[in-house]
Amino acid sequence: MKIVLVAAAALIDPDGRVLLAQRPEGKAMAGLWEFPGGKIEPDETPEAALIRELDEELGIQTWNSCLAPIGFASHAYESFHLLMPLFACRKWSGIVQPQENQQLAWVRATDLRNYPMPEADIPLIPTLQMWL
Ligand SMILES: Nc1nc2c([nH]c(=O)n2[C@@H]2O[C@H](COP(=O)(O)OP(=O)(O)OP(=O)(O)O)[C@@H](O)[C@H]2O)c(=O)[nH]1
Repeated sequence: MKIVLVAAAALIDPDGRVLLAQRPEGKAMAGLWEFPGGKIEPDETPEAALIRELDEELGIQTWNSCLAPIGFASHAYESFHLLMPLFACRKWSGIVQPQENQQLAWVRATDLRNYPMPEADIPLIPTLQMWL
């Protein structure tokens, strides 16, 4: 089974809310809410991939020192196996704005279950709730 490496961020604001992004129509798992991030290119570290994706998707800049690993997803989808480290990030520069027309939501720990997420993400929720 092909292993796909994806780096994801739990951006946490001063009120303890986490940013979720809705997958757009036309993509696999459209409509589900996920952590911003994306595939790690062969020549990238997970942190570098995430810093690049956060700039591309949200228009913000952050740094290695602001990314704290809090857990990972290891999940068998039908056509690939996802391995996804999740980093908490509380410090960035710029203002979060969707760069790809995606819907964004700042979500409180207690409201997370109201946002349907990809299967791989479900086991990460209790870990994340401890960080919020
Ligand atoms: N960014 C992100 N991806 C996730 C999460 N959970 C999860 O299963 N994934 C899966 O990990 C992969 C992320 O890759 P991606 O965002 O770069 O790719 P994509 O599906 O948008 O397609 P692309 O190949 O057109 O870039 C997708 O298969 C996505 O469904 C999550 O919380 N955040």
